[in-house]
Amino acid sequence: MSRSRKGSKKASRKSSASSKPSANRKPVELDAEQVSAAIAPIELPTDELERLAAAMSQRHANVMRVRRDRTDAFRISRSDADSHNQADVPWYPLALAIPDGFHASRSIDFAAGEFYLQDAGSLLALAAAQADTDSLSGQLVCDLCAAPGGKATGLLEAIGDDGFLLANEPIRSRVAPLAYNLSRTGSDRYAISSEDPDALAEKLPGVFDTILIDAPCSGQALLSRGRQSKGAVNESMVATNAARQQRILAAAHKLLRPGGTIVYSTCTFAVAENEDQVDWMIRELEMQPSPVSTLSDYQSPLADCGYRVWPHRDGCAGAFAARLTKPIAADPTEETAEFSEDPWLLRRGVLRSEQPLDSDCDELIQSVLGVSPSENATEDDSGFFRQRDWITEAFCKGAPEWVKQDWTIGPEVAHRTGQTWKPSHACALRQTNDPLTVNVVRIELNDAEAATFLAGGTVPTDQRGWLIVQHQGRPLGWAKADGRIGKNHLPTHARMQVAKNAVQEQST
Ligand SMILES: C[S@@+](CC[C@H](N)C(=O)[O-])C[C@H]1O[C@@H](n2cnc3c(N)ncnc32)[C@H](O)[C@@H]1O
Repeated sequence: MSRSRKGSKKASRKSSASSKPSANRKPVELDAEQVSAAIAPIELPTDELERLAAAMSQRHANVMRVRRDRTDAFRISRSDADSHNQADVPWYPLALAIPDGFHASRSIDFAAGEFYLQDAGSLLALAAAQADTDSLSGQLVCDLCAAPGGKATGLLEAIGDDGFLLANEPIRSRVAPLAYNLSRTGSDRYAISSEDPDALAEKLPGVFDTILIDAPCSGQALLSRGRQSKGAVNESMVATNAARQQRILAAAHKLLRPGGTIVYSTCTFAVAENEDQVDWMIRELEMQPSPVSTLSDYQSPLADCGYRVWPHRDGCAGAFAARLTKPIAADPTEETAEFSEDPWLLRRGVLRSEQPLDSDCDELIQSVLGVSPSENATEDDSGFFRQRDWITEAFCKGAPEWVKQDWTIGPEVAHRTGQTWKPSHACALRQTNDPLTVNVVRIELNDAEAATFLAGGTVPTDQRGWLIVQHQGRPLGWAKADGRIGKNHLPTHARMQVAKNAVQEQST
């Protein structure tokens, strides 16, 4: 990576193209009185209320949450992480402000999944989950309200090579972007579900070590992006959301193992949706506050284990996050799914199919990936392929037994268009040492060739068949080659016009 980190100014002072409001979404403005009512009973001096009102209608620049295995390339060091105050996003040191002039969202780095672009406020929840440390490594984690994956992708990176993530999103139409974003991490240690939290809690009681509930809320922090109307501060809107949040929290409590951790977050300012929910969990669910020492600067005035970042103080849209644990001595008769106690098989190796795959799909997987999905499973093989009508998934070895149930969705490995099976984009993006794709032929592109490929163009190659196209060793997608050129198989949603400055930055 040639680009260096430029100083350590706060995110709020940086400018970038992604900070521009979209043409058709105007920020919604509130006056100080309306803001005061929205945050009551938290009281702020009048001049601060005015600054808050002004900052709430101002769009803040996104930041880059850099993929954990790429922090070296972006020159983020552990010492940055240890000295929070020096970091661009002090509550989440593994994030960087977008350097001036760098068109982050239209760079090859972005296409290669090097970073996720998000509001710095949304990193408060990841900070409360300690996703910037090794605390989640090896854990079984659930993101209960996961789409589009801004936090699920951070959790997936934080669980490492021996944890597992269930990313749940009840709204079906939001599952595809979630799946795409998860695949961009290169990890295969996840499954997706699309369940109402109550229904999920019936299926997996007492299973998870950590659960993130980034709850649907009145979204007052989204006013600055024009993604909410003034109705976001109506009492009835807040009350409706608070009631829904309690239902979700009760389900999360059932899903959590004794001793496990709940991280609750919203992007709203209303106390009824934030600190009051923390009180309710302590009172009604007997949860215990679990303060996060690195977040003490952001302590809520109303909850010991609750934290707030504010638009006028912290240069972001604003957010709330809290961390609580479920006591180990909870009701001993409480139901716990029996498979939660199974030892995990955490080995990696060749995957096998439990049921024979469609013969064309089987052939594709054998010829492109060089593995034989339909051979009999051996004792050591816990990872497996599964075929649905149109897609074949490949779950990682060591995935919990319950991923085999039909309500889960696994990392996609191949899909059918008409009668023809093709390798899936998600499969190309797997880490280059992933046993599933380690045998695939790869071709390396220079900056200009990569930009052409990302825009949907062909690639020069004397190879034949399915190839993974790479830039600086990072997979970008599939091409199918005939010995002269490789035809582009990037899905439409993964195509982009690389900005000129982003290419030039790479080559300097
Ligand atoms: C604030 S967004 C989550 C954003 C996501 N965590 C991220 O960082 O990208 C809340 C999500 O909850 C989902 N949702 C809506 N109703 C829900 C419910 N009853 N239970 C769980 N999730 C729900 C929404 O569809 C939405 O995707």
